[in-house]
Amino acid sequence: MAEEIFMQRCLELAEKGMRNAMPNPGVGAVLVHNGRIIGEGHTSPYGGPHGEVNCINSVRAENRHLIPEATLYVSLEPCSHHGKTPPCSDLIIEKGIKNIIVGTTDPHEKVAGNGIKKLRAAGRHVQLGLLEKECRNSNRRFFNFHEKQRPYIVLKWAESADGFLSPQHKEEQKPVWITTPYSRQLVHKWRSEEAAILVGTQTVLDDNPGLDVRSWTGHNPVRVVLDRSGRIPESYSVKNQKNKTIILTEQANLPNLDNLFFETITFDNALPQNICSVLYRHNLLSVIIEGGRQTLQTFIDAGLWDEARVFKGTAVFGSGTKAPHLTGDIAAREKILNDELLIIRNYGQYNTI
Ligand SMILES: NC(=O)C1=CN([C@@H]2O[C@H](COP(=O)(O)OP(=O)(O)OC[C@H]3O[C@@H](n4cnc5c(N)ncnc54)[C@H](OP(=O)(O)O)[C@@H]3O)[C@@H](O)[C@H]2O)C=CC1
Ligand SMILES: Nc1c(N[C@@H]2O[C@H](COP(=O)(O)O)[C@@H](O)[C@H]2O)[nH]c(=O)[nH]c1=O
Ligand SMILES: [Zn+2]
Repeated sequence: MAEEIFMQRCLELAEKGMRNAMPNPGVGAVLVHNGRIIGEGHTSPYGGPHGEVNCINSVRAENRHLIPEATLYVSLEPCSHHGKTPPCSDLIIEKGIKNIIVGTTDPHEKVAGNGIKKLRAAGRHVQLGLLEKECRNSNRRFFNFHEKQRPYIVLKWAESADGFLSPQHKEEQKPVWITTPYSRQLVHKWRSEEAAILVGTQTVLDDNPGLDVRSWTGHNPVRVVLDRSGRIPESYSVKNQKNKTIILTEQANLPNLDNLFFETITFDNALPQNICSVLYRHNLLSVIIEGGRQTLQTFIDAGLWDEARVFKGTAVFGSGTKAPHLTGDIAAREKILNDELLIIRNYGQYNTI
């Protein structure tokens, strides 16, 4: 169906702007006149113009007179409020666009249907809900954040063929790699797509991880590290201040540094919920949790996760730190060289990943 193809194009465009737009949603828009796309755009990096504005501005001079007769397709409801930029619904009205096809409503409390109301009140025809599931899935981090008041949670680990995260004895203070460099590069791409990355104390002490994006180009996520009683020495990479880092601790009144922040939380009661509250307060839309077992299992047991990405390698350890125990629907399974990658989902409402 032609309409769906145009909304599909909006979703492709949305994807291009998604990560830089955070904590805003990534939105794609196309203007279609007589079956021909005359303009398209996606959300600019945070604080910049929204997808609809970029779409309208992209129309060539010789086509501008066609704008009022064109149909605007947009993956998320046009905004109705003054944020960092003026309301997109006002611009759509001002440009005389009569037909607007919207993928899904915006869950943000300041919009939540008001953009559509405003357009309809100005006499514009608004069709709502084209490829709705796909549009919600495209902005699943944003929807999750506003509907559940917590970040979207991706669990990730690599386990040996016999189900261990790491062997009993390690020679060096760095990870024992289970996966191939190709899988590890994919992990760096994943890191670049999320707002935050979290690991437990023992992982920091055993591996001294960088938790940054090195084998891919893109944003470094905010590092979030558990350190209940201050066991992590100053010399460790997570404290090097190269990237913004939040240390979650039970110690009180630790002074923040330029790029190193301390948040005091309770560990004994509702730890994963307490972690989510801090991430929510810091406006972090999503987090990838990369281990270790205890930390991952804590989130799994609380049911606080949205998808899991599990690599199975060919190494055999015999003993060591066991991989977490998780059950869920396997949404996808693929081979990356000799590694097997399983994607497991904990939700039904967002359609395909
Ligand atoms: N293959 C892979 O993908 C990965 C492998 N690893 C490996 O896993 C090993 C570490 O795993 P693991 O030992 O499970 O450690 P974690 O990294 O999960 O850290 C555990 C520590 O974090 C704090 N913590 C975590 N969860 C809780 C909780 N629910 N309540 C209270 N405190 C909590 C505690 O710190 P405290 O004791 O200070 O209170 C606890 O000792 C390492 O050897 C590492 O190499 C790690 C990540 C990924
Ligand atoms: N061993 C293992 C992983 N280990 C994870 O990667 C972290 C190291 O991050 P960095 O220092 O930034 O490279 C480490 O602490 C642990 O969380 N990951 C994988 O994809 N495959 C693997 O085989
Ligand atoms: Zn807008």
